[in-house]
Amino acid sequence: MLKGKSSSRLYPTGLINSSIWISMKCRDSNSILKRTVLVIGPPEYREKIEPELSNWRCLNCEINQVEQASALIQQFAIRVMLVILENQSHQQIFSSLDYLHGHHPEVKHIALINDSHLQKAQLLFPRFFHDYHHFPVDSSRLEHTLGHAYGLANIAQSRPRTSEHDSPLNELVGDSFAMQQFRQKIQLVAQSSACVLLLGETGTGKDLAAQTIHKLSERSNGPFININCAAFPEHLIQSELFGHEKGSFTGAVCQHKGKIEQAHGGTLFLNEIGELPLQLQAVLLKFLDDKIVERIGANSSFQVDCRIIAATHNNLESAVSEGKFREDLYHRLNILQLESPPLRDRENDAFIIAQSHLGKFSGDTDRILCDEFIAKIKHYHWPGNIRELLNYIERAQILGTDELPNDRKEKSNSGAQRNCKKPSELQEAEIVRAIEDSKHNLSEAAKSLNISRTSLYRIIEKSNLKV
Ligand SMILES: Nc1ncnc2c1ncn2[C@@H]1O[C@H](COP(=O)(O)OP(=O)(O)OP(=O)(O)O)[C@@H](O)[C@H]1O
Repeated sequence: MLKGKSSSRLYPTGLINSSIWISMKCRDSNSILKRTVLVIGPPEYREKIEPELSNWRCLNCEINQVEQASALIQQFAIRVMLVILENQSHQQIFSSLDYLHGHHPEVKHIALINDSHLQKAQLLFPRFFHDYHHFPVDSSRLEHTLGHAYGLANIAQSRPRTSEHDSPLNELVGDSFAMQQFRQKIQLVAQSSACVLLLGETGTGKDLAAQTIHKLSERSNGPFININCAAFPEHLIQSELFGHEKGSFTGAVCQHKGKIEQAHGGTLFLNEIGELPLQLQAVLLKFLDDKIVERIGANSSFQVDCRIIAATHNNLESAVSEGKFREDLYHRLNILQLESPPLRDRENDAFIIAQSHLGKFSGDTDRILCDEFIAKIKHYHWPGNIRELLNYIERAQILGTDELPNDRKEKSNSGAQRNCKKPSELQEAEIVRAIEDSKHNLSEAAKSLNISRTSLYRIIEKSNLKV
């Protein structure tokens, strides 16, 4: 599944298969007046395409390193590129295009492919390509596409450059429609200071989304404080949130600043808000109304200015109707609501995320995702979402195995239900079995249950399990 590259390959900077760039020819003496297109690909294919580009000044070159392509783009003010996708590996194409796209976002890429490579190439389309054509090429259609792309690229070039590529939004990898919409909403929500309620299955990126909102907001220079409401026993959570004075209870050996206080001037992220005990819900509601904090055992109180983002994978409306969550608090938190989509609804995002994380885990970028591995990733249901995917990639790289957890290889709704249980729905026996299977490694057990480690600690404590 994960293959080492051949020693001659120039990843990560090598582009397509080639040696040092050797030729760059213009088609005729008037070519300088023509618009310019950069064609990249194996020589035999470039020769095929050249006659179709008679209205263009055609920079037909071989390129050894992607930086050289980048230099040509700058030197000749290239607006459009034709990329011939042949037998190159995904990893090679992906990393090269990612580089060029990152350095020259205005340039439009058009893919030329053989039908036999269509499926492979399709994975790359949404991210990198303005359009694609098949061999044999229909000249007039290609001419039309190039002209259109050129015009669009020119318009983009004339706009003031933004620092889009440094945006915190880029950490939320994925090009699916669902993900694009999610990012757009995050951008909108970040402009406001109102409470946000983040919903979504476990591992879909709620925590990451909360951090992104903070980074995009006017509070970004202030702290981002994260508290997992499921991680503390009931008697400690108030102190964690509001703080305490020295000697206010047994064990309070010194003054402690609560998370709310620590978030002054920034954002407080209340993760797993659905697990907050009822009594604390009332205290939190009061704080949301008056923004006043009183540490446990203190004689005075003070005002705190922080934005609240809460997240849960629980169905809070059901919790409200079951009397487990206060309705007034629900409405108070639910001013701006965002839902992070599950990975199975994100088209090719699993592949894109896997690809972008390949080198991160091993520190070795010398790896290639093969087609069977990609197919596995695409066909699996990912009940634990991105967390499960990242764990899988990490495990695959360390152990060299591509078995999916518990052999859950196919998309299946029943599988999703089985593995998407909320922490509160898990049976003690399931938890004990997971802990035993993981040889008492709680991180591993939490992974196999698709819950966070803190949720597992909380359950263990609540159920008084001996582990
Ligand atoms: N769009 C994304 N692109 C890349 N990595 C992501 C993306 N979304 C999430 N991740 C990564 O997936 C992992 C799980 O994400 P996160 O902890 O934000 O999920 P969550 O919804 O808050 O989970 P839980 O409900 O269990 O707390 C993290 O390592 C995070 O960095």
